[in-house]
Amino acid sequence: MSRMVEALAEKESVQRAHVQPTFEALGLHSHLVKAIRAAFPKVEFPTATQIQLIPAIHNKKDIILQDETGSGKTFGLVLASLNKPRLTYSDYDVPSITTIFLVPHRDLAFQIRHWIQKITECSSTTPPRLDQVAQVLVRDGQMHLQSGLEQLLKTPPHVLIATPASLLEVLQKQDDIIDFSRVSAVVVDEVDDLIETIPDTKTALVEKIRKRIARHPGPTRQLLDIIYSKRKRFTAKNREEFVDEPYQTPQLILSSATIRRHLKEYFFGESGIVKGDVVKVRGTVLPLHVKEMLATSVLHTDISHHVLVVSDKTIENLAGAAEAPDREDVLKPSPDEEPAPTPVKTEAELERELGFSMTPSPFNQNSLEAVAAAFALYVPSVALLVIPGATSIYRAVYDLRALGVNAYNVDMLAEHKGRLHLLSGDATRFKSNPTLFVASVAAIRGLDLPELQHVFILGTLGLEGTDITSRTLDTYIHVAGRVGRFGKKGRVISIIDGEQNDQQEVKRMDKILKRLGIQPMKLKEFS
Ligand SMILES: Nc1ncnc2c1ncn2[C@@H]1O[C@H](COP(=O)(O)OP(=O)(O)OP(=O)(O)O)[C@@H](O)[C@H]1O
Repeated sequence: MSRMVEALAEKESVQRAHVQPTFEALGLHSHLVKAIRAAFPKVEFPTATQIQLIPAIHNKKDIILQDETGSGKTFGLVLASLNKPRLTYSDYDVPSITTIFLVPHRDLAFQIRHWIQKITECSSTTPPRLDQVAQVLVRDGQMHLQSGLEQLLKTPPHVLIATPASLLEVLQKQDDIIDFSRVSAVVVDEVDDLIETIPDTKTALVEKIRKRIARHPGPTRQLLDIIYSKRKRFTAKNREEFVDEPYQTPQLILSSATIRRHLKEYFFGESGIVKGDVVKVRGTVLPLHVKEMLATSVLHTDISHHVLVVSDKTIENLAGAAEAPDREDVLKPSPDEEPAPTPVKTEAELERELGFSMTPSPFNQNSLEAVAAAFALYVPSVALLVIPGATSIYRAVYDLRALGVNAYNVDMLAEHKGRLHLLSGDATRFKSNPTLFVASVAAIRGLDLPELQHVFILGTLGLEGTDITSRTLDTYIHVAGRVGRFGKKGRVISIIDGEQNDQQEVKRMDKILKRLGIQPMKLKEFS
C-alpha cells in the first residue's frame, strides 16, 4: 500500500471512529472487546441496533427489540450478556446463571454457543472452561435432558441457552434448580415464533386459531408464567401487600424482526408479565400491517425474489415476473477450489437409506429436479432449501443426493452439516462442491450462515399452514432473511408445483408475494 493510500485509510478510520461509537463507549469491557475482535475480525464497530441495545441492557429495564433480519440483534444480545457481572448464590458461594436465552430450535442454540465459544477461546491465554460460560439445554437425540440437568447443578453457566420445552421439562423434574430472582436477564429470541398470537378480529379462521392456542398455550407461555409469577400477582390495586416482599425478576428482552401489535398486547395485557417502563429498540423497520404493503421494509432491498413454476414438461418463471437486471454480484461457482471431504456414513444413515430405496418418495420429483438445476446454475458454495414441516428432511436429502446434489440436513454440531459454515471464511475453500442444507421452517429462524446467498423454498406449505395469515407472511420474511445479511446480495427462489389442484399452489404463492408487496423477478436461464 502506498503511503498516501495508508494515510487516507487512517483518516477514514479516524473519521469513522468519531461518528460511530465503539463497543467500549457503549459499556463493554475492553478485555471482552479484545476477545470479540480476535474471534470475529470483521466485527469492528457496533451496528445501529447494537448502539441502542447494549446500553439499554445495562439499564436493566425490559426491552422490545425489533430490527430487520441480519441487523445483529442476537449477536448484540450475546455480547451484552457476556459483559454482565456474575452474581453468586450467597448461601453456597456458587455462581448463578446470569442470562437465559430462550430460542426456538436446537441449531440456533448451538450457533449461539459456538459464537460464545469463539469469544471465550480468545479471551485469555488460559480461557475458562466453556461449560462455565455457556451451556445448551435442548431435547436432542444426542443429549439427554438428565445429563443437562446434572451439568446445570454441577456448574451453573454464565449464559444458559435453551429451548422452552426442555427448560420447562427440567423445571418440572426439579423446580428449584434455578433461582430466578438471581437471574439478571431472560432473552426470548424469535419471540413471535415462540409465542403465537393473533389479531383481535372476529373471523372464523381467527376464532379457530384462538381456540387452538387456548387449548395448547405452548411451553414458552408456561415458562414465562413461572419465571414472572411475582409480576403476574402484582397489580395497581394490591401494590401495598408486596411492600415487604422482594420483588426481583429478571430483565425481560423480547427480540425478533417481526413483532406484531397483538404480541405486544399479549405481554402488556393478557399475560400480566410486562409492567412499567419498557425500552423499545427499533431499527429501520416500519410497522407491520394486516395489509402488508409495508412489509418489504423488513426485507432487505438487496434480496431478489423468484418463483419457478414446475410441471412435467417445463420449469417456468411465474407469470407477471419482471425482467431482472444482471446479478454479477451474486457469486458464480468457482471450480478450482479444494474438494470437500466426504464424511463417512453412520450405520443408522445407511439403514435409513436402505429403507428409502425401497419406498416411493413423497416429494414431487419435478420440483426436486428444478431445485437441483437452479442449485447447479447459481450456487457458489452453500444454499438452504426449506421444505414443508410435515415431510421428511432425511428423505429430501436422499432424493436430492440421487440427483447429484451435495445435500445435508442442518446440524450445527456437525462440521459438514453447518458448523463449518457458521463463521465466514471457513467453508469457502470447498467451493468446488457446493452444499445444499435442507431444513424445515421450524429450524431456520435466526440461523446465520455468512456465505449464504441462495434460499430455495419447496412449495408454499412449509410457510405455516394452508391459510395465509400474518404468520405465513412473517415466515416468508424470516426464510428470505437468511440471505442479504450484512450487505451481501441474496436470492430467494420458490419452487412451485404448477400441476397441483388447479394451480392452487401458484395462486397461494402469488398472493403471499402480493401481500408482502414483493415484485418477483425472472430468472433468465428459465423460460
Ligand atoms: N457489529 C458487527 N459488525 C460486523 N458483523 C456483525 C456485527 N454484529 C453482528 N454481525 C454479524 O452479522 C450477522 C447477523 O447477526 P445476527 O444473527 O445477530 O442478526 P439478527 O438481527 O439476530 O438476525 P435474525 O433476525 O435473522 O435472527 C452475524 O454473522 C454476525 O456475526
